[in-house]
Formats: sequence, structure tokens, C-alpha cells
Amino acid sequence: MVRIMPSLLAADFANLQSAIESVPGADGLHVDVMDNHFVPNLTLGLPVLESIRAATPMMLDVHLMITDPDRWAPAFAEAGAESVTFHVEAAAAPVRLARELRARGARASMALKPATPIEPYADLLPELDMVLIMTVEPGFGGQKFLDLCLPKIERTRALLDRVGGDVWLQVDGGVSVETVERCAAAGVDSFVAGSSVFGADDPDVMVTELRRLALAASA
Ligand SMILES: O=C(CO)[C@@H](O)[C@H](O)COP(=O)(O)O
Repeated sequence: MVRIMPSLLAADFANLQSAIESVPGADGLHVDVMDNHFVPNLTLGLPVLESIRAATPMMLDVHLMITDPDRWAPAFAEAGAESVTFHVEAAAAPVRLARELRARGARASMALKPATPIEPYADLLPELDMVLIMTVEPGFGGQKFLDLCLPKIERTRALLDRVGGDVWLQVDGGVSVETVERCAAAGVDSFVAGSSVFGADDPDVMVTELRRLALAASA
């Protein structure tokens, strides 16, 4: 199973409706929330997420790049996001937070920056529905994929296989036709792609192409 989630960060924010409609074949929409504290960039918050929710039935995959996810993440679940990702570097109580997200009907997901190892968090995996490995430093779209993250992706895949269950493994940052196969071969099943999708002549064709390449390379 492979999921392609276009990142709206690379879309025209004045025309989100048409961006959403340009990727009907996607498995979900990735929504980046940045607070200019956890990352040096500022994007959007709950009111915009609520408007996106009202505009589409597509799965909403919210990625919180904020300093206080314990306070804010549950509200994104209540607003209708099917998946809410918090950064483990920012969460004060990740287990409690994951349980709060699940209690609100959302998939609970934990993200790691490129230099954050997975091993200290191995015992948390049964509490999660997805692990997001950042393959760029979070904050901006259009960055180059960091190959140094691949060994961590492989180690995370092995840990998840040991835990069992339906925990997705996602990558975000620099995902394109050049990098998607390496990620899939390392065990990724969920791919966030911003500039490669919304920078394409036909975003939906790019979604299909990324899925084809990932499926063919899947371990
Ligand atoms: O979270 C982030 C950036 O911090 C991403 O979701 C970007 O939006 C990915 O953009 P591309 O690297 O695919 O252009």
C-alpha cells in the first residue's frame, strides 16, 4: 500500500480550492502548520484548516511544526483532520497527546527532525498510527532531500515491523521522481510531496507517477 499526499505548502494560498481539485487522485492532503517558533516560518492555523475541511472530503493529514502541540493538536483533530502529526522534539507528553488524538478519532502521528534518532522512542510506537521522518529540516518547501535520513528510515521500518499493526511510515521533504524509489525501498508507505506535485504541469499526473514508482520499488 502506497499513499501520496500532496503538500498544500507548495500550492497557491490564494487559490487553495483549485489546488485541492487539481489532485483528485491523491490519497490525502498534507497541511503544514508552522508557528515561527518551532520552525522559522509562519503558515496557517485552525481557521484555515476548518475552511479546507469544509471544502473537501479528502483525508487531511495535518503536520504541526509548532512548539506547544500538547495544547493545540487536539483542536486540529476536533476540526476534522483524519491524521495529526506532532513533533516529538516539541511534545511535553507524547504518550498522553497520542492518546488524546486517538480519543478524538484522529490518527496519532509523531514526527522526527533529520537529526532526531528513532531508538529512544521505540516504546511509543504502539501508541501511534504513523511515524513521519523529515527528510529536510522542517520549515520550508523546495529543499533538497537528505540522503542521510535513509538509514533511520530503514531502522524505523524494522521497529514498526516488530511492533506489527497498521502504523504508517511517512517521509516529507524533497520527495520527487528522483527520490521516491529510494524511500519506498527503505520501507516508506506514505509520501508527502509539495513542489514536485504542485510544480508539475499536471499535479494529478505527478501523483500517479510518484505512486507508480513507489509501488515498483516497494520492498
Ligand atoms: O513540512 C514541510 C516542510 O517543512 C513539507 O511538507 C514541505 O511542504 C515539503 O515540500 P517539498 O520538499 O516537497 O517541496
